[in-house]
Amino acid sequence: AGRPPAGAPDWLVRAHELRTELNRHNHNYYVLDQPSIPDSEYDRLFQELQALETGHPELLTPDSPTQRVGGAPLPQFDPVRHDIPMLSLGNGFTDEDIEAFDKRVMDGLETLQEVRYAAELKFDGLAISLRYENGVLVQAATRGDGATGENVTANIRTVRAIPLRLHGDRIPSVLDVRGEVLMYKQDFARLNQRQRDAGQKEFANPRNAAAGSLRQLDSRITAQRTLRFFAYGIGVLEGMDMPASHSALLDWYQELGLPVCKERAVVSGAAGLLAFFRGIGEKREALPYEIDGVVYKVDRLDQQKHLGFVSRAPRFALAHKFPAQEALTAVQDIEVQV
Ligand SMILES: CC(C)(C)c1nc(N2CCN(c3ncccn3)CC2)c2cc(C(N)=O)c(N)nc2n1
Repeated sequence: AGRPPAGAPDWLVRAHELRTELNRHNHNYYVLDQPSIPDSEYDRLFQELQALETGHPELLTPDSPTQRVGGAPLPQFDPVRHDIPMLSLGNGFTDEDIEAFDKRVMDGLETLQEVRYAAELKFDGLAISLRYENGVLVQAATRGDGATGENVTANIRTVRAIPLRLHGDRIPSVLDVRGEVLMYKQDFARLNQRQRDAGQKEFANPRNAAAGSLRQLDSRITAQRTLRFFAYGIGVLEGMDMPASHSALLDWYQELGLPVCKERAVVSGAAGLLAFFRGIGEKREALPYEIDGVVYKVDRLDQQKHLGFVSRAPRFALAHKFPAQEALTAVQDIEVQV
């Protein structure tokens, strides 16, 4: 991947080695949650690569980890049309809603057999689309109204959980990855502490903090916010066949080095959906990020196609939301103005 030709000068070889090693450490730390190097060592390698690139600007490749520090502020965000629209999701709240969803799906498929669903978390962040060409990240856009979003490529490059180049040998010519950018609860608490210390406005919740960080025109500010990403959908795919199911798609995404949440399962029928929902409900408080429910998707893609969409929302998918938590208004100890 971007390997220097035989007989290349040794600084070119060294730059490639550094890029590959730094991207691997990024992947281990931000995608696998398994740091493979002390931060001080990572910084040393990073600075060596930065020095090489400063001396040889032609070395600056789009997948270089030095591209993650953010550049000069943009005047505005350009619009990006999604070649394949980013849809919306129907909601369900009660067990009956879920049973009705399963029944509609079985009727739509004209089957008496239990349907297999891919069940996953509903992250409370913001939806984006990442375009990779020959495995290199070339563009990132927010969902916007589903048809047109904002070009946030410069900001997305600073998100260390998002690979600048895909791994492995099953890389398509064009791939649109859909997923959610979010902020972990701990990183949110640290950010608000920094905001308070700097006498700046705090964010109301991790979702607003993620959205605010991604809608920054100055990507150097975005680079200081620890944003995460989980992939959960696909738009354009060229140069390869679409995987046969949603669960196979996510397995393939993991091979490519994209972050996929491990809290997912393939379950059967309404009973399987409800069991998954209850299981996640018990884990919810302990999760490192906020979720506002789970999402069910008919797993087989041929069955998804057969079911199609109704007014932009797929018939094959449903979000099952948790009851809204009454606003936990912590009683702030009122500062006595002396
Ligand atoms: C690919 C499909 C359409 C089935 C789909 N669409 C989603 N969303 C659509 C509505 N979205 C939306 N956003 C803003 C305004 C209206 N709708 C936000 C993304 C999904 C969101 C999540 C999540 N949050 O974790 C998820 N695990 N899977 C999704 N899958």
